[in-house]
Amino acid sequence: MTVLVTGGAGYIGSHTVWSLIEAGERVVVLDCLSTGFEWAVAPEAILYKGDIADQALLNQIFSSHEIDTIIHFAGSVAVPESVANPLKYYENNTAKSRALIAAAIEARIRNFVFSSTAAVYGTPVSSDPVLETAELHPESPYGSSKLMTEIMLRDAAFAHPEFNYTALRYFNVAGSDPKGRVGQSTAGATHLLKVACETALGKRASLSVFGTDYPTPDGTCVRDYIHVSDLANAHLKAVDRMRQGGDSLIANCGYGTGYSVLEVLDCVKRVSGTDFTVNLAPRRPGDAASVVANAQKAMSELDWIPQHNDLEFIVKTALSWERTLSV
Ligand SMILES: O=c1ccn([C@@H]2O[C@H](COP(=O)(O)OP(=O)(O)O[C@H]3O[C@H](CO)[C@H](O)[C@H](O)[C@H]3O)[C@@H](O)[C@H]2O)c(=O)[nH]1
Repeated sequence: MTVLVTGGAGYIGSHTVWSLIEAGERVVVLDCLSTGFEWAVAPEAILYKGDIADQALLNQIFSSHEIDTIIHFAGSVAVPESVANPLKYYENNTAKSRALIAAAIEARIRNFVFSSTAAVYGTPVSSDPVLETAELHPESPYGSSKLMTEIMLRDAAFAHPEFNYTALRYFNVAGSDPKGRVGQSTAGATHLLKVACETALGKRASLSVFGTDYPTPDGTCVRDYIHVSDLANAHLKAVDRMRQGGDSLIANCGYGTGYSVLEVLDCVKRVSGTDFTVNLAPRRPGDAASVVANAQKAMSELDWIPQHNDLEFIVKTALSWERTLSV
């Protein structure tokens, strides 16, 4: 059996491909390389360059390989960009996912793992860790485009009982492969940990903290940072579970531990041994005060045991990858 990984040349996808290969899986990657990198794909995987909605290409892949599972990462991921260009997100994350799901069902592929996001919750009603049963109020086209795909998967799995899906709702993914093979490489990233590592290494002059008046212990936003290798492993667990007959599932992927922006910056300064300039800035539109996962379901249903629930380790791996990048 072979796993098809869409977006397998991207940040989380490339880590997952390496994990699948290490677990002895046969892997085919489909990636248009618009934001991913060919070098990031493990050499043991077979790479098809192309679009996830290209029916002829999908038919070629399905007839050339015995695909039983699709892990679907391909999509657009920047929240501010989704606000400026929503139709790009509904095209890349919703319409193209619909085409891929339809092709998978047509080809009788049974297992589908979908890359969803904590952005489907919007601002949680309390600062308690968020359960999967919480109300869904995405506050950006990015979150809405992912939620619409979750809904399509739910309805398609109901209509086609032989088709199962697992939607993993990622919290704040960070860090890089501890073996140094891949990491977060996209230029112009806006995510806190990547920006902080770039600043610590002198690639940026300073960093802004967006908002210091939130109702949190130090006034800055609290997030649940999860190491990308643990997240990759959750996908392998989801594949195992579905192959053993597990039914459709939606699960949060985080550690249930929140860190404020200032705590993250302190950690980056300590680990890097630099004291970079931090500007206190107004709030960034759309940021919730606190978003932390209740990930009990992933642990119990997927038998997922995180290995790197340690902010310092996340920062160390992110910094060591950042040092390998020229810009
Ligand atoms: O230069 C920066 C960058 C970020 N932040 C702050 O750091 C926190 C984390 O911001 P990120 O941009 O790193 O991440 P988000 O929490 O906004 O978003 C992440 O989590 C979301 C779900 O909550 C989605 O999954 C989304 O794709 C993912 O990027 C926020 O309070 C943000 O305001 C700063 O203060 N300065």
